[in-house]
Amino acid sequence: MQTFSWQRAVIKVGSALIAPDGNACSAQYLLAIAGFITASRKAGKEVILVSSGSVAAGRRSVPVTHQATIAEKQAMASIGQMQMMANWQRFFDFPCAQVLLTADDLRDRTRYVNTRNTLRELLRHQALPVVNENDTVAVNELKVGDNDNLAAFTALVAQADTLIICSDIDGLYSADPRRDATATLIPHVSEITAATMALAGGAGTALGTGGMRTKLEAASVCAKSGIQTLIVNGRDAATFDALSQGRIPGTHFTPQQSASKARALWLTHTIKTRGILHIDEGARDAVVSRGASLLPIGVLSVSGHFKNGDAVDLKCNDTVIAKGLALYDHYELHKIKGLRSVAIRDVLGYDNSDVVVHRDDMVLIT
Ligand SMILES: Nc1ncnc2c1ncn2[C@@H]1O[C@H](COP(=O)(O)OP(=O)(O)O)[C@@H](O)[C@H]1O
Ligand SMILES: N[C@@H](CCC(=O)OP(=O)(O)O)C(=O)O
Repeated sequence: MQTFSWQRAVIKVGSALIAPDGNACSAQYLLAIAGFITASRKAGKEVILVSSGSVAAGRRSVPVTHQATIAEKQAMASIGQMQMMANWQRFFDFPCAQVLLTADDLRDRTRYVNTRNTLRELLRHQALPVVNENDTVAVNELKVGDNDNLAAFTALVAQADTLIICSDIDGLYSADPRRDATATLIPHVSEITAATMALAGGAGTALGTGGMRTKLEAASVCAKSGIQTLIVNGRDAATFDALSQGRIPGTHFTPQQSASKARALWLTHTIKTRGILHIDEGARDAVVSRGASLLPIGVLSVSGHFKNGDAVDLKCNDTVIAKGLALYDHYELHKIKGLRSVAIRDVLGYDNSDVVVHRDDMVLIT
């Protein structure tokens, strides 16, 4: 069996595991998954859960004999989401935090940054973020549409290094094993090509949304961003014993480049800077030599008009030393420059963050 290592993972759990009888929440498969999450956190790793199952869980309370309408499904999701969250919470003695996202939260820069900050803060407070699509408000054009792709986007927003998709099947097979008895498990995929996509069939049960196709789409999004993906069988408790020991019991998709390299390339080449933070020499040394985030106290002056989440240059003595994403807009920065972080709240009335540019969102210009 192949081995792997990770530090921050998004774990996606599909409806087939949450509601295996197609109706209401069950603990049957979640116990082993929850045990793995708890053990991983104890080992100092960080976990974000993406959980499906709200529609399946709410189905009993909105009985229909016909194919459910969108409004009926939204009512099921609304009722089922509470049950799904409660179902998870009973396995943990730390708080589960509900995070409901729509496609717009990931497309819109400000909402993307806010989502990322919230996830970061939840992890910092040892909560377990439990993400689902906000089915109640998201009609088709606002939807990511399936939780495999939602999990991939969550991994990007959260800057995870690993996506683990727990399904009702051992991994990617050479064909849908429900239709082809000769199909064999593919343990490793180094590149997702059109030929790989062609192996994927639709969902295995009426509850599943995208089948293997959306799982491959998710793995492809992650691979391009330097995130490894695993597809594993969440019905088999042995899966989580193997994962705890750093072994891969299903299919492993290798990232095309390291996450930090992918992010550095994205920051360096894709994002246009909208302003400049002129910083003092102490801040420059902290950023360059100590790998620190930029604090407001090191900011001397601010130029340009930019929003929270826009890229800015960090300049010291007329030399650009780094580029990064600002956690405050230019207007806020004019007010908090030169201040200690504890004073941000007094001046602005709130604080998004103790730092002005987080280390994870910064690339040094050498
Ligand atoms: N090439 C393939 N390899 C493995 N499973 C496949 C493949 N093509 C289609 N599938 C189907 O995908 C299903 C898993 O997806 P889905 O039903 O959407 O589950 P989930 O709720 O976990 O997202 C499997 O049960 C299987 O029937
Ligand atoms: N947001 C929906 C899940 C959609 C979905 O992708 O389901 P699945 O294919 O089981 O992961 C719900 O909570 O029911």
